[in-house]
Amino acid sequence: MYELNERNKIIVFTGPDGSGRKSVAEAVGQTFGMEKVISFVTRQPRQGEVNGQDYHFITHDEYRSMEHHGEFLESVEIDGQFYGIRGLDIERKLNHNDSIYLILNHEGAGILKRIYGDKVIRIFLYADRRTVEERERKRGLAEDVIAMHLNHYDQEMGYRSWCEHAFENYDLAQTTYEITNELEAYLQRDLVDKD
Ligand SMILES: Nc1nc2c(ncn2[C@@H]2O[C@H](COP(=O)(O)OP(=O)(O)O)[C@@H](O)[C@H]2O)c(=O)[nH]1
Ligand SMILES: Nc1ncnc2c1ncn2[C@@H]1O[C@H](COP(=O)(O)OP(=O)(O)O)[C@@H](O)[C@H]1O
Repeated sequence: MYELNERNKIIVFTGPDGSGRKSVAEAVGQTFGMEKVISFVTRQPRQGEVNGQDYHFITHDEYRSMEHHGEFLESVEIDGQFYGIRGLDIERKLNHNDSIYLILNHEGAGILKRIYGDKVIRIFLYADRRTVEERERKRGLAEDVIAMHLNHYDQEMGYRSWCEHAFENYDLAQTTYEITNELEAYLQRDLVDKD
């Protein structure tokens, strides 16, 4: 397995769907110049999702073949679809960057923590059930997808106490600011506060 150097950090954004992980992760990632590790997935792209940006969208056969060749560092099944992170992607990205980020459910976050220990910082984002439901509806997600996400809500919320840091996300700018401050202590980029 790839040996991480002392500056390498893996930031994992986790929490219930609709809590704002992607929005916050993108903003924080941009601030620190961190690269995202993109998952492979067998589900169909949703409207607006871009292959290679949101996910690597692949068929079940392609997924099985990658799995057979041992390419996945972690692989989970969620509601009949497969999601996985390719080990080589983590290695390559950490070769070029001190830190990387991922957006994972609680299983993925736990697996990475077990593999990489102190190098992994889990940022848990949350909002109440009604708020995430409203956000997902506003985002235009299909009702069956929203229902599946809400089915996972309690289990994902139960992961909060395992995470290094937790943030309630109601005001996106405020949440992003707080997380940036928290991560600055780990990443030490000497960011200048312009406000
Ligand atoms: N463990 C794991 N979880 C993932 C991976 N990629 C995405 N996820 C999470 O799995 C869930 C997938 O649900 P999905 O309906 O596709 O949500 P979305 O992609 O976040 O809109 C989300 O909570 C994702 O953040 C992965 O490679 N591994
Ligand atoms: N603090 C917030 N206030 C209002 N809407 C938000 C907030 N954070 C995220 N959103 C919106 O909620 C939806 C879900 O956010 P997203 O970042 O995709 O969440 P996740 O990745 O956790 O599923 C998106 O439409 C996003 O623009």
